[in-house]
Amino acid sequence: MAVILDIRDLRKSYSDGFEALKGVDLQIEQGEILALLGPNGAGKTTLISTVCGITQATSGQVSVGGHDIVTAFRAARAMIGLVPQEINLEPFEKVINTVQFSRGLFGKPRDDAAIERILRQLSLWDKKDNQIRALSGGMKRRVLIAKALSHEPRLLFLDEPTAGVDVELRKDMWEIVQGLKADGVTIVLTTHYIEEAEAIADRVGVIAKGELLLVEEKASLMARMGQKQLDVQLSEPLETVPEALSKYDLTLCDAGCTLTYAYDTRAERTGITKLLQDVSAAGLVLRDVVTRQSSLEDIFVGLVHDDKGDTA
Ligand SMILES: Nc1ncnc2c1ncn2[C@@H]1O[C@H](COP(=O)(O)OP(=O)(O)OP(=O)(O)O)[C@@H](O)[C@H]1O
Repeated sequence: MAVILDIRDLRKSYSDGFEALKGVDLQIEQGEILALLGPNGAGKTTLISTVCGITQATSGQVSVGGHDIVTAFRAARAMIGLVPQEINLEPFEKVINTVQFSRGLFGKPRDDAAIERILRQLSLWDKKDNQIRALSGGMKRRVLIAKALSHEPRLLFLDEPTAGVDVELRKDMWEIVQGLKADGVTIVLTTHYIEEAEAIADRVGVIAKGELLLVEEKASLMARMGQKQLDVQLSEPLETVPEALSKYDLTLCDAGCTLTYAYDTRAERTGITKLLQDVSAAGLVLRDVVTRQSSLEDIFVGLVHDDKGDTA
């Protein structure tokens, strides 16, 4: 697959000296959906704004479809659609005019068939003559997407497309994104919602404090999510893991009162039964046994937390 977005050592310092991007490298292949996760202020919007030419990079290279975003700005920008976080529509304008106008901004000739196709794809065709102010919040978000698609870009950025929207609308949005992917559009979306990344992304990137901490296939992250943890809570605290249990990868925590055991839920044998038998045979008395599923959220929180620890 061809790389559609190539970001090399991208750095951005704002005029007050704040370093919002600290050398980001990222390659995105045509037709994939990448979800960029990160806490507030991580640099997600700065990254998107820089690629879209709204913000100027301090250093580094970015190309879109082989076009450098500085030396071939027009060609690069024409390939990009941007759905911003904020709803910034003209309330008295009709839906169809809003979308047609956006296409014109990119110097593309009028194409009624293309606009109709986009509006139909977003279930906006029967609302085409409505004024924006008469639309629901969900419909307004669809208009933002229609605007971003009006010049038929190949790479679409969605900056927190479902922030503050209800569950039903979020699911609609996910379907729209999948439909766009089926049409061959490459999608980068930023989100705070980990379940959103789980639901629709092919790859997941985690950004914190201007650094891309991880970019990984969702499937392999899911494999990590297969980890479960068994906490064996003991009646009496231990100082060390007993020799008889040394063959298990156990960690003693909670001031010696809990033995934790990580296992793969999809493995044929989890080893739990044997472990509990051996715990009992070692003369340990159980107070309780608790299992916990590690999730993408745990991975995310762990990564972001580690990062804070490193830089504090
Ligand atoms: N114009 C600016 N001048 C100075 N600092 C800025 C400017 N714009 C953004 N920042 C800072 O850069 C950092 C990254 O901001 P950015 O908006 O890219 O984060 P984000 O990951 O999109 O956050 P959120 O999830 O809250 O939207 C933040 O600390 C922010 O305060």
